[in-house]
Parts: sequence; structure tokens; C-alpha cells
Amino acid sequence: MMENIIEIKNLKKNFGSSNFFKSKDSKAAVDNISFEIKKGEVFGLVGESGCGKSTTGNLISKLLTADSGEIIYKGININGLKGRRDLKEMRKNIQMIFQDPYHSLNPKKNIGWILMEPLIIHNLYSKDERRKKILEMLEIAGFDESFLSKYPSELSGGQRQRVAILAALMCEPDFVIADEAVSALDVSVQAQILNFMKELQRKMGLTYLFISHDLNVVYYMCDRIAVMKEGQIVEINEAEKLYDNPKHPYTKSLLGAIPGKKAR
Ligand SMILES: Nc1ncnc2c1ncn2[C@@H]1O[C@H](COP(=O)(O)OP(=O)(O)OP(=O)(O)O)[C@@H](O)[C@H]1O
Repeated sequence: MMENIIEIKNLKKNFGSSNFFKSKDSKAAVDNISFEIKKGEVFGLVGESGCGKSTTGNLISKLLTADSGEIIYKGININGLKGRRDLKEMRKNIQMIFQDPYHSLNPKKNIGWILMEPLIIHNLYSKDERRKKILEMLEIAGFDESFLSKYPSELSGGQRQRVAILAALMCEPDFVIADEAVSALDVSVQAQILNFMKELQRKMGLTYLFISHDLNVVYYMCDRIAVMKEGQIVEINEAEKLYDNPKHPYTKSLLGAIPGKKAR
């Protein structure tokens, strides 16, 4: 039995700012969801725009604070975590990759700086070791050393996303939340980035929460998939089973919207 790296229990987030303004039927963005992700798994979260996928990712990474529920990461409820040191340690171990590498990379800094920064923030390694680590990561991405002095504006969209991914992985997290990680890229580049993420997963023993509105992309990447609708999870199953034999009408309608279901 594989152990769980994360367990989500009855997680809830309502953006209504105060009880006074909250109408009775205001819907929670994340409405009492529960699921668990096993160590080494790629777990997909799929659903239409506005269903609460990003909010879920942001709650788990603690960019947002949940109203209620538990986020149990390696046995500890991080929803209740307040201490600065505990939070910092958690932020090292749980990293996010976002949709838009144009905005997530600092345009004024070169790639060497961008990859060095996380190591400095978390005070990891000596100077020499940092350089070694950066070169090691560059090699995995297929970049040579000259890349370090380049600026984000000199890179293609796919190269930028690779750099953003490397930056997220510099501190060797074990759990990575990828929120629409390939949605901003040309279709021709998407597969390369997905394969790159798979390769990194194998090499670094990562677990992914992979968020996307694109069921084909999720199917390609994931071991198990949760389908989200209006803040709730309506179905969770192994990717193959969910794709071939959807149970919930909403999953069926999502699949029905795919012109030609792709094989993986
Ligand atoms: N910071 C916020 N303040 C108020 N409402 C928000 C905020 N963030 C999200 N929402 C609302 O919460 C709901 C869920 O949004 P969320 O971004 O999580 O959905 P999503 O499935 O990720 O969609 P998308 O892919 O379009 O981002 C939406 O109704 C959205 O308008």
C-alpha cells in the first residue's frame, strides 16, 4: 500500500467577505471537498473554468487560508500551521507551478539568478554546491551553461516554462501543485513540457497535483483524476477508468465535449 502524502478533509472556502454581505445562497468556491494523494502519484483535478480548481491548489499551498477542513501533509494538519519556521519548511516542500511563465519569472533577472534565488531564500547549500545544483538542473532541462546569463525575454514560451519548473524544483520539494502548467503554451510545446514534467517526476520522486481544464492533458499526465463541479468533487477514479467509463453525468458531458478522445 502506498502511503498518502496529502489528505484533504472537508476543505471549504467561501470568498464572501463578511457574513453581512454574504447572501444566503452564496456558493462556496470550494465546498467541502475530500481526497487524498498517494506518494509518487500524479493526481489530476479537472473541471470547467470557475469550478474551484485554482482555489483548491491555492488552499493546499497556503496561498489562501481555508475556512474549515484539514490539509494533512505527511501526517500534519498544515491548515492550522501558523509558526513562521513551520510555514517556511512547508513552503520548501510544497511548490507551485503556474500557468503563465511570462509573469512568474522576474524579467529583470537572468536565469542564473532565478534558479539561485530559491536556494538563497531557504539557505540551502554552500556557494559551490549551489552552482553545482544549478548546473545539474540545467542539464536535466537540456540547457547548457550559457543559458544562465540569458533573460526571460530572450527565451521561448516553452523554455520559460522549463525555467519556471526548474525554479520550483530547486529546493527538491516532494509535492508539486501544477495549475494549468501548459495552458498558455502552443499545443506543439505542451507535450514537450508534459514529458519534461514526467521525466522530472521520475528523477526526483515527485508527487503532483495536476490542475487543468483540459481533460486530454489530465488524462495524459495523471494516474487518478478528480472531477470538480461548482466547488465539489463529483467523481474520482483511475484515469483509464474515468476516461473509458465515466459514472457521473458531468464527467460524461466533459468527455463528450472532446472531439476525438486521444489515446496515450
Ligand atoms: N480571490 C477571490 N475573490 C473572490 N472570488 C474568487 C477569488 N478567487 C476565486 N474566486 C471565485 O471562486 C470560484 C472558483 O474560482 P477558481 O479560480 O478556483 O476556479 P477555477 O476552476 O480554477 O477556474 P479558472 O480555471 O478559470 O481559474 C469562482 O467563482 C471565482 O470567481
